[in-house]
Amino acid sequence: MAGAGAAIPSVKLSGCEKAMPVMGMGTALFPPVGLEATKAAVLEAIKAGYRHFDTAFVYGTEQALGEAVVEAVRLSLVDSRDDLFITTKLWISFSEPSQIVPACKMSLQNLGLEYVDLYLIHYPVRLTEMMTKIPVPAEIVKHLDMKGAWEAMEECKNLGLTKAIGVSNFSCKMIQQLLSTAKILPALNQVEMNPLWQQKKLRDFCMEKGIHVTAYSPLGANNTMWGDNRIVENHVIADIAKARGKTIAQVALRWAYEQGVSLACKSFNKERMRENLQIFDWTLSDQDLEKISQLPQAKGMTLASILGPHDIVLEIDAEV
Ligand SMILES: NC(=O)C1=CN([C@@H]2O[C@H](COP(=O)(O)OP(=O)(O)OC[C@H]3O[C@@H](n4cnc5c(N)ncnc54)[C@H](OP(=O)(O)O)[C@@H]3O)[C@@H](O)[C@H]2O)C=CC1
Ligand SMILES: O=C[C@H](O)[C@@H](O)[C@@H](O)[C@H](O)C(=O)O
Repeated sequence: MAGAGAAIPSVKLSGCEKAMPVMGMGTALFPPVGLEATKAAVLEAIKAGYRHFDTAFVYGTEQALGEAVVEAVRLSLVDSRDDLFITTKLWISFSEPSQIVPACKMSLQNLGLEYVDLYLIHYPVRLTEMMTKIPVPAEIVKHLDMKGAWEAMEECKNLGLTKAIGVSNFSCKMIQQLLSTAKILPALNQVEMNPLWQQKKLRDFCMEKGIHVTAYSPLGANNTMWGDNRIVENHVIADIAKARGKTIAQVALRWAYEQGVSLACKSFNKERMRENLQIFDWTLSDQDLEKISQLPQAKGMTLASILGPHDIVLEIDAEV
């Protein structure tokens, strides 16, 4: 018997047969909570109805996610691995073109899977070495060879290592550059997006090109090392939530969903992961949307906060 999944809508991505559930469970957390706790959280999420999981080589959660998938099949929470949509990402220390197919295979090995549903270039930048400390030395930060990197991503898809390929943290200009040589259209661009960083320009651009957008940190990465509590303590969103009988998180997530994007939202808490799925059977009013559209905008996460304020990094951060 397959698990009783909540009614989560799905979206069709360019070049991808399997539909992607619009709500994905994120698995980025620092400090890490360990293999067993991550596995338990993923299993709990599957029980709650999540069928889309977002990981990355750099998160260190690929193995736990893969083991949870095996366990979910064993427990008949899902019929097979094919019932799940799994995304992972190419880390920037492996983004030199010749490293990309091996990096994808390494992620598959970590996951214990034959294929992922979606493989993303994590950031539009390259490091010549592994990242052993934050910030990294300036001399290891290089521009991404966009043409070569995308050809290698296309090779990952052609080899059947991934069903679809896409990008993350790409600006309009970077996508334009990628499209000038791409044979396969990126299925999506995963970017920071929430009521305080709405990404209107990028969303319009991607939509025009047929590239789906996934919103990461839709709650502003509340209570993480890379985010803050600006969303969960926002008075405008709190007032809307109160009037609607919803939580602040639900209003923020519903807002993103109503903009036509999918979401990667992380909660390893049993109640909150369920709360975050209760956003599909009600709507925000035009007045709510108008109030949210007026909120002051500020990007939460910068690449400089991870890699350091190097020229190439600041150039990337300045683009939207
Ligand atoms: N491509 C990229 O560069 C990036 C991708 N991502 C992906 O997106 C996912 C989500 O983004 P993330 O940055 O984690 O941030 P989110 O905006 O999803 O916030 C996660 C934080 O909010 C808390 N939280 C979750 N639900 C609620 C709720 N209902 N009320 C109050 N607090 C809540 C979580 O804690 P708790 O677990 O205790 O509930 C956690 O601390 C990541 O896990 C990752 O998979 C994220 C950043 C960058
Ligand atoms: O060390 C770097 C960090 O892992 C960072 O790049 C990611 O965790 C990022 O916030 C994400 O969630 O995708």
